[in-house]
Amino acid sequence: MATPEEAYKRIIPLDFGSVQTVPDSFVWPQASDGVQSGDGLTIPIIDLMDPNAPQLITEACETWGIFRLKGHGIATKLMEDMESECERLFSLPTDQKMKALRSPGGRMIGYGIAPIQSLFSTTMWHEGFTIMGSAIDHARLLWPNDYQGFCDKIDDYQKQMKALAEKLMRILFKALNIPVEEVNWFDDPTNSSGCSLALQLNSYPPCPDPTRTLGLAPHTDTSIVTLLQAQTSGLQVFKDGVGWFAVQPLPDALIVNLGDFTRILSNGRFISVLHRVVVKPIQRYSAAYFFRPPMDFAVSPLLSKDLGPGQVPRFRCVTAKEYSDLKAKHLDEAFSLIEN
Ligand SMILES: C=C1C[C@]23C[C@@]1(O)CC[C@H]2[C@@]12CCC[C@@](C)(C(=O)O1)[C@H]2[C@@H]3C(=O)O
Ligand SMILES: O=C(O)CCC(=O)C(=O)O
Ligand SMILES: [Fe+2]
Repeated sequence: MATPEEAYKRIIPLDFGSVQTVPDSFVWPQASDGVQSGDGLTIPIIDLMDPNAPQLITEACETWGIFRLKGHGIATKLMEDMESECERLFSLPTDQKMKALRSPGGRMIGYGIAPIQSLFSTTMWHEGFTIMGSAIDHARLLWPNDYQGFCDKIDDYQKQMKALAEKLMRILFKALNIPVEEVNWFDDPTNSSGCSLALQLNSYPPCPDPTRTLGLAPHTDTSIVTLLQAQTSGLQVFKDGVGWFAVQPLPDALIVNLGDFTRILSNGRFISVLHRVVVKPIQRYSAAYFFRPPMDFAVSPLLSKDLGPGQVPRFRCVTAKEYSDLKAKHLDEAFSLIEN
């Protein structure tokens, strides 16, 4: 059992600027597992302005659980600003970033290692900054005299991402025969128990030996849908029968992946895609917006008015909180614990 000091140390990212080699505690033997070039296979590219977009999105959700989205309406300038803010934040000196460190045992907000790190004994080549709602409290600690610009951009970004996520959710719910009117948090998926929407800024520092370590270990997201902005490659998804498969980012496109709540709501029809991040000799940033229901929302395949002929619910009903707690303890096993 780790002492409180040891537990606390484990939430502090490595001072990556000071290392010349990959320390043993960062070595993931699976990091260099073959990545398929995928003869003829490619992650779908969908234009939201295309009249067939709902149909194409539905197919992508059934076959991949991930797609690249163009025509999403998020301004290029806002996406560029977000990349610059990531750079501004993560290039701060380590002791400055440490002022905004996530508090151990507290809410999962602020600077620190990936929350899933606690489930792995090997460390990930990653540092992150998690925002739920306003970033002001942590931004003030990072830039005491100059935090407003960061907060304004974060607010604008979250507002636009939320609107886009709601648009996508309407498409998914329609495909699943879930009446949106019955989901009373639809226009405001926050509740008194706190905000459940989250923006995660990820930094994968330049790595001296990229084949030996991983930026993020394989995981699925605890979301309905995650909207990801990344300018450079590094994200890989696992496809049954194929293996690890690289997702190439496209200029101006967002990467949309489904999370576990959509797998439950769709009774397993839509894929909650397993993904991981490999690192490079160059710096990489990404911003992931997690669209999640409020924690007291009951997630169940039975929200659908039509499961399909002969279909029975594969998962029991769970609140978003109950599932998130299971996931935080059991990661991939969480599904088997709610299977009927
Ligand atoms: C909203 C959330 C999803 C997340 C846990 C969190 O509370 C905040 C960070 C998110 C993140 C980002 C990196 C990968 C991930 C698995 C993790 O460790 O933290 C996801 C979490 C998730 O989807 O479960
Ligand atoms: O950085 C990436 O490409 C993916 C990040 C991710 O999977 C996450 O934040 O959950
Ligand atoms: Fe993820």
